[in-house]
Amino acid sequence: MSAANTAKKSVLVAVGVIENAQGEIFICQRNSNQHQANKWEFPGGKVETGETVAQALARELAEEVGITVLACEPFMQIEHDYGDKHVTLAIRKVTAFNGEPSGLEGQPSRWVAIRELEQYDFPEANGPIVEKLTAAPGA
Ligand SMILES: Nc1nc2c([nH]c(=O)n2[C@@H]2O[C@H](COP(=O)(O)OP(=O)(O)OP(=O)(O)O)[C@@H](O)[C@H]2O)c(=O)[nH]1
Ligand SMILES: [Mg+2]
Repeated sequence: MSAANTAKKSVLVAVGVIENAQGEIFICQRNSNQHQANKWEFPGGKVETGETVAQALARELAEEVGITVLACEPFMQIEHDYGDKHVTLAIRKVTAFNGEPSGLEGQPSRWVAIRELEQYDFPEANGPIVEKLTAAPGA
């Protein structure tokens, strides 16, 4: 294979920053046999063939935390190379939803005040997300 073809394929991931009326953010803990095991994350998952990011986000948040997304807005996009895996995180702020999120796959989960997010161990790629949330007015 030529050098030009050796670039790793990036996995596109739809990620939801779910915010409640108190300005808290909903986070989940990854399980011990997943990539980035035991780290805390913003719920979401891989975009499947034929899906838009918004469709993937709605499906993943229904499956993983049991909410119906009513409104979301672009938040940021992050490219990160873990060495074993290259990911593109397409992050949306979920501003309106139906239901109360919980860890439907048995994963620990909780609402956290923005200023407390820094106390959690997130995957390396998530650094800029936590920084942007923390820097926003009202955080
Ligand atoms: N959901 C989510 N994934 C993240 C975050 N940060 C981050 O680096 N990732 C990476 O994105 C990749 C895909 O996410 P995922 O494992 O949730 O995908 P999925 O729900 O489709 O899972 P599956 O493979 O168990 O079916 C993983 O390699 C994960 O480590 C994050 O905040 N949330
Ligand atoms: Mg997932």
